[in-house]
Amino acid sequence: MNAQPQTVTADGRTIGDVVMDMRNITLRFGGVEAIKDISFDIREGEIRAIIGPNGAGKSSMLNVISGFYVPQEGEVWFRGKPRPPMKPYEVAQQGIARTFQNIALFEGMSVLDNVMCGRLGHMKTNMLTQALWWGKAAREEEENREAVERVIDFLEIQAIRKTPVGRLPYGLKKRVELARALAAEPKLLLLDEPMAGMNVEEKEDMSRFILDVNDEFGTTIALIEHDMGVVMDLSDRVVVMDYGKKIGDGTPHEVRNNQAVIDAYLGVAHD
Ligand SMILES: Nc1ncnc2c1ncn2[C@@H]1O[C@H](COP(=O)(O)OP(=O)(O)OP(=O)(O)O)[C@@H](O)[C@H]1O
Repeated sequence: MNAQPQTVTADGRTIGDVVMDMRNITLRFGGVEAIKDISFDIREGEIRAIIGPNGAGKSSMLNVISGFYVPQEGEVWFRGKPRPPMKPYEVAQQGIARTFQNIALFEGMSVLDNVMCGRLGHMKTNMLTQALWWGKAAREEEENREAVERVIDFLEIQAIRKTPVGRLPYGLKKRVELARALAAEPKLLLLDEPMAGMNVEEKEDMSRFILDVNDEFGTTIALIEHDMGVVMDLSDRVVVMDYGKKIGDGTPHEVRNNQAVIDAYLGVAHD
């Protein structure tokens, strides 16, 4: 692993070693180069944002981080080793969970059952072992229930635990999706536009929950977001993308004062 000195942030949080190292990543869809030779890292315990205007390549980058897309060039290093292409269940086994830009929940199922789905990767017993070792299966069931209840309490969604997700307003659906991802007890949590479509109050709630998750569980968080203002308050470090290129990388203060970033957001013409 790339040993780095631990950093203590202004608010007393500790940022550790590099967990994920994106090295010269290029991703193409046919003739479209969605990501052009981008390198950056994500460190243990930090909140790392990827921002940029429409079509900048943020979702593509999140999909490379999650292992869903394999880049044509470059390497993804995870915990000190180059990471080979993986199946979705292998991604989950590595402690990576994510939410989606367009909420991906089972609308007809209750909040509780949706959150329980986040535990699937932790369920080891099958019907045969349940029949043979009933005690083990019961213990596992209890552990899963406890983990789910912890998350439901933490995200303050007790009152809607039996409500079918389809009946919930948008902001709460986003919170349930976060709950399902957290139920997996991830080490690295990927959030795809967690505030998209939210009103100011919902955005404030979501920001608080993201900070609390990071604080309480030490979860490393990488998120992508359109809204520059929101992420500046949340993040330790920010990568800025525009037209598939990295145009900025640093603390919110550094990024905010970066001329290339200011130009991209103001829509200044490119050479
Ligand atoms: N599956 C795909 N097939 C072809 N082109 C794609 C695909 N996904 C993304 N692209 C293209 O890659 C570029 C980057 O898209 P991407 O969705 O990663 O950007 P983004 O920054 O997440 O945009 P937005 O903020 O609008 O969601 C765009 O030109 C887009 O049209």
